[in-house]
Amino acid sequence: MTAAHPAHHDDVVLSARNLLLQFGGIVALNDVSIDVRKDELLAIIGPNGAGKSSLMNCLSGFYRPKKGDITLGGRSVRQMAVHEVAGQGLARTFQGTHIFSGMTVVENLMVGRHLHMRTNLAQSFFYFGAARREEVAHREVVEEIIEFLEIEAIRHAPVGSLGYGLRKRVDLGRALAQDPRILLMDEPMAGMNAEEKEDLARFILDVREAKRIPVVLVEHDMGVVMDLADRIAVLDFGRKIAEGTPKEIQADPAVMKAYLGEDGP
Ligand SMILES: Nc1ncnc2c1ncn2[C@@H]1O[C@H](COP(=O)(O)OP(=O)(O)OP(=O)(O)O)[C@@H](O)[C@H]1O
Repeated sequence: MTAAHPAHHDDVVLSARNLLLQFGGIVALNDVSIDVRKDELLAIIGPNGAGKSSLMNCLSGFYRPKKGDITLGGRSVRQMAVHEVAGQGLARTFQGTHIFSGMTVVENLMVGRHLHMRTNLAQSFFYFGAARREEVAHREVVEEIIEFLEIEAIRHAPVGSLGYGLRKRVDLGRALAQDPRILLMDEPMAGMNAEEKEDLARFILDVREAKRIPVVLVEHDMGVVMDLADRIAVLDFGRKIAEGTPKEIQADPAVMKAYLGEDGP
């Protein structure tokens, strides 16, 4: 039985229902629904312009869909400001790198902790001891992430001095420092060589397996997607045309048609 509104299962962390997003006459998302379950890596794929980035931007509260709803941990994202969505446990990495290149690795990760810092600058002036203790606690979390991502040797290096692969790893660290309940990654492998891809893939798998944080991944590299994903959702012209395991998706005629086009071989 297929229901238009499937029951909300306990293991669903993030849920989008019947999203409609338009840019003028362009329908970027048309009645798109997805569920992200606990402990899974869900990949979102589709040809150029299919709506993948639009969907990520809706999930993170950056775009407001015209219709539909998104719930994160049972709460509606629609009414939340972007920083509130982050406060509810959604972290994301972006295309390219969104880290501060003049700052060191540790400093960038501390920026990720900022969300959890209680004392602001004015308070820390008056309550120096409390602020100091809080900083030490955050530093411990950051050190744990540094160890997890195997970047101990570069912890004090300015991020701008690092190669692209390492910078992306620091960006992942910054997102993890938010202590997220779900992680969204938008084309993390773009611009990487094979070795860098392999490295990052290993850490993405560890995020799900060791840290038990579900991951939503938009990625063009099909090899990476088929290797990493537990499930795949396929978008084409703003619609979800398929959803299933990598095996099911590889055998789906509608997916092949979308990728090869009507005039494909
Ligand atoms: N800010 C915007 N203003 C106008 N149109 C937009 C905007 N963002 C996306 N679109 C349009 O919405 C559709 C979906 O775009 P989107 O970027 O979500 O696709 P995508 O699957 O991420 O593509 P790509 O793989 O090329 O990154 C496209 O037709 C695109 O031109």
